[in-house]
Amino acid sequence: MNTAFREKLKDKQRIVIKIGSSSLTHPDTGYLDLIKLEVLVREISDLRNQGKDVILVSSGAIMVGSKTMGYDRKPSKMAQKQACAAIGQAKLMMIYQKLFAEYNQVASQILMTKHTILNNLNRLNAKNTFEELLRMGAIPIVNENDTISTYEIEFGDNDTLSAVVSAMVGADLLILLSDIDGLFTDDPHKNPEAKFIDVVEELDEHLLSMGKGSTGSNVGTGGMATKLTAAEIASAAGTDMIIANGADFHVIHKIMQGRAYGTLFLSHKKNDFYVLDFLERIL
Ligand SMILES: Nc1ncnc2c1ncn2[C@@H]1O[C@H](COP(=O)(O)OP(=O)(O)O)[C@@H](O)[C@H]1O
Ligand SMILES: N[C@@H](CCC(=O)OP(=O)(O)O)C(=O)O
Repeated sequence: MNTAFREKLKDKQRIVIKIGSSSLTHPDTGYLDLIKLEVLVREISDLRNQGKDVILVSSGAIMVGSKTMGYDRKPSKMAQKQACAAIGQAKLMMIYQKLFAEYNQVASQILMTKHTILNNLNRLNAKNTFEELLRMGAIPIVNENDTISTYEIEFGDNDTLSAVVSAMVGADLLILLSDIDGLFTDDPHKNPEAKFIDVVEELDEHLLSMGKGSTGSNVGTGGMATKLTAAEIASAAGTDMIIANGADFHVIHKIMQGRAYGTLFLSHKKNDFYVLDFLERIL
């Protein structure tokens, strides 16, 4: 293991943290895990207290709304999903506002669609809003605007969205917290021989193919494929990325201390035109 790469994580100043639905809810019931949420909010508040900028990309709107309305799982019909997202997003934000207020932090909400990125004026407005919120010391909490997102304008997964946000705000670190320790040579749930990968110095075709076709768990959306797309975007934008296990959110300060948690993807910054062109091709 190369400890020098990890040491550099201590100096990261602008951090985007993405939490999947599976990391926010109890696996057996699907209801919110409030004790975990408290730890998440404490960890982020402590990063703020260290003077770092933090943006949280939180999934969970559809899951929380579905449970609120008594569904066992996420509904499959678009209108039902969107209605559940409307209910769940408001509920999620209410809980985040309450928990962050306990640590004297201000939580704010930004909901995005593909248009936010692909339309020049929308992109500029969103970037200015992020910058102003961070300057004010608020914590932007981001999700896809699921209630209005139709197929043409939806990201569909928050892994890609979190990388897009990282590129937009010039984050120097993106942390994706998932239901797995990081990237393996194959899906460990299907292949017990799969080996854990500590650091990815270069994203090559072989690596990108490792997560291809992966669609994630019942609760999650994207699987490893969307996390590798996120790694491509983040790398080009100059954002190092970590995929780590969100089973225990204390992992956040352990990562920031440079300890060996998760898979670290090192960035190779390209110019802004390259990033925008890449996004236009994949979004
Ligand atoms: N090469 C791989 N390495 C690690 N996990 C993989 C790989 N390929 C597929 N997966 C699957 O991706 C899942 C994580 O994605 P997902 O269910 O979308 O989680 P989340 O909701 O936390 O983002 C893992 O539980 C694992 O089964
Ligand atoms: N925007 C959706 C989540 C989409 C998503 O990427 O979910 P996940 O795979 O759990 O991170 C929601 O809030 O329910």
